[in-house]
Amino acid sequence: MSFNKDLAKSNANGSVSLHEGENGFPFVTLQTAAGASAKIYLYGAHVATFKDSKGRDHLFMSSKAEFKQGKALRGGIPICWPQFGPGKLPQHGFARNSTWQLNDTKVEEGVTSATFLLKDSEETKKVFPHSFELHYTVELKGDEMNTVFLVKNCGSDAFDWTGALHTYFNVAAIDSTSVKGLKGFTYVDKVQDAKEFEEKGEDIKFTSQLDRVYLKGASNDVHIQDTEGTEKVTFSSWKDVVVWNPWVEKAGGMSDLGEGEWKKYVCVEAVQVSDVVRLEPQQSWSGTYAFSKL
Ligand SMILES: O=P(O)(O)OC[C@H]1O[C@@H](O)[C@H](O)[C@@H](O)[C@@H]1O
Repeated sequence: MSFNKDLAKSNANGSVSLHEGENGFPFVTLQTAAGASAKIYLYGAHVATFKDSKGRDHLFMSSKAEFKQGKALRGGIPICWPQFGPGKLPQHGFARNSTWQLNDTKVEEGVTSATFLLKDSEETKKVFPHSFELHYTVELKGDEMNTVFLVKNCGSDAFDWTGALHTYFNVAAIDSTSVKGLKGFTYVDKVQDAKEFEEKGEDIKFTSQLDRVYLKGASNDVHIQDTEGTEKVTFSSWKDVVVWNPWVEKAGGMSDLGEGEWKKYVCVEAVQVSDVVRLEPQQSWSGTYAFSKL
């Protein structure tokens, strides 16, 4: 994989630089003059780290993440598309296991960003016979990470998709973490036979495996509070929020997660699954998802 070197930039506002990483997996580094930074692999357009100007690392990355074609990276922000969860395609679709192109970069006052592009290929057509473009922009705006995810139908037939930005947030300890902002929303509980319940509490707490799809929950800001502070997560267009931690038993079966690392993260995901998105020819859908410390 060779980068378009013209997309590397550096000026008084920050920089975008291009590197070779583990097993030759290329990655992009965004850096702001104030000291925030991010590392994003072309494989999966996978954001692996986001550090703010105070040096706080917002994202969890597994110490055993496998840099191997066909395998999703564990941690950071995997992109699930065109299918969220299990179904006709492999779990969570193919976007997280595909190599994207770096398509555009910006280093300006107030924003340093990179845009990644994935288009249909012979490979994707075997499992998803449609013409599409995915444009994914990752922006550092001060101490906030903002993402813009755009899906375009470039073909002559309509297609349907579901998807997610499956973010793994660092927490000091999962058993003293609360997720707030989802009171009153209906959720599908994947650890209770996908039965539906209404969230009654202000705080979602973790005492065992928790795997829930909060339906239309993305209409609220969600806060993740641990002993070290609060992460604020905001959404537009994305409808649903998945909250997930595997806890000890399920984590034991995940070969790409280090010993005890399940205690160090919670996934709070921007998801589109309760309503399948149908895109007619030439139609687009876009959603934003952002997070920062309060
Ligand atoms: O191991 P994967 O394929 O990355 O999936 C991780 C988890 O992703 C979550 O979004 C699902 O709700 C969980 O059920 C699933 O276990």
